[in-house]
Amino acid sequence: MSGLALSIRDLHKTYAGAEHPVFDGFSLEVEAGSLCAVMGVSGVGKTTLLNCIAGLDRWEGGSINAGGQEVPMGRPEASALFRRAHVGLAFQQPHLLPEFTVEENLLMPLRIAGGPEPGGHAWVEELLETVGLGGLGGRLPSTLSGGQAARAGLARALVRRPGLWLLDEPTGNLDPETALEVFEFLLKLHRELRPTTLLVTHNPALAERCGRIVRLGA
Ligand SMILES: Nc1ncnc2c1ncn2[C@@H]1O[C@H](COP(=O)(O)OP(=O)(O)OP(=O)(O)O)[C@@H](O)[C@H]1O
Repeated sequence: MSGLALSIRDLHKTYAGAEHPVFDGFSLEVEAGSLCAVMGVSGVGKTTLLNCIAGLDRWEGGSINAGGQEVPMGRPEASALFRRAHVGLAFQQPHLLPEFTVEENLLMPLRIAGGPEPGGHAWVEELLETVGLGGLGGRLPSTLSGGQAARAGLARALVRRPGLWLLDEPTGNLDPETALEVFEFLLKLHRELRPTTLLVTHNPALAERCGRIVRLGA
């Protein structure tokens, strides 16, 4: 896997019925394979930015380009294909499927894409080892701690080796000690796989340890 360079040019985005735009000519260049913290006060547009990059939301003007490809906008099928090929998403809640084991949860994106590739099981095992969940693949999500579930969610977002890793406060609902522990695994995954990463966080200490901090609304 190699990270995709990200180029956002002159982005304009206003939600229907809103008085003010969320983005009014926002531009950002992100180097391939880098790790950027995205910070800013509540409501400034951090989640909206990730949603636009992932092709999950629409915008009125400007362009978003990942690895030389325009992110499709307003075309659900093209957006879904783009996400499947290039994007790994993780959120504050890991949203693991409760009736499937941890290993099955990680295999799911491969299955959706047409069945585990040769070596898929070994790759999932390797990812689980990387995030400190070696040997726990057979467990159900309900038996994991919050930190373990967060780590599984991060690993699942990388199982298809995406070039973009978009993380929306993945440690946001954890106590500070567990958040730090999960963040260390996040750094390890990033070091090993180098996806271009945007990490939304309200935690300045974690942000300082990223290669770069992008401050929205500043
Ligand atoms: N679907 C929507 N429809 C209308 N307005 C929206 C929608 N989603 C977000 N907004 C508004 O757009 C602005 C940006 O929201 P966004 O969720 O991107 O902010 P954020 O920086 O991620 O906030 P937080 O730190 O609280 O998660 C806010 O004013 C929000 O109320």
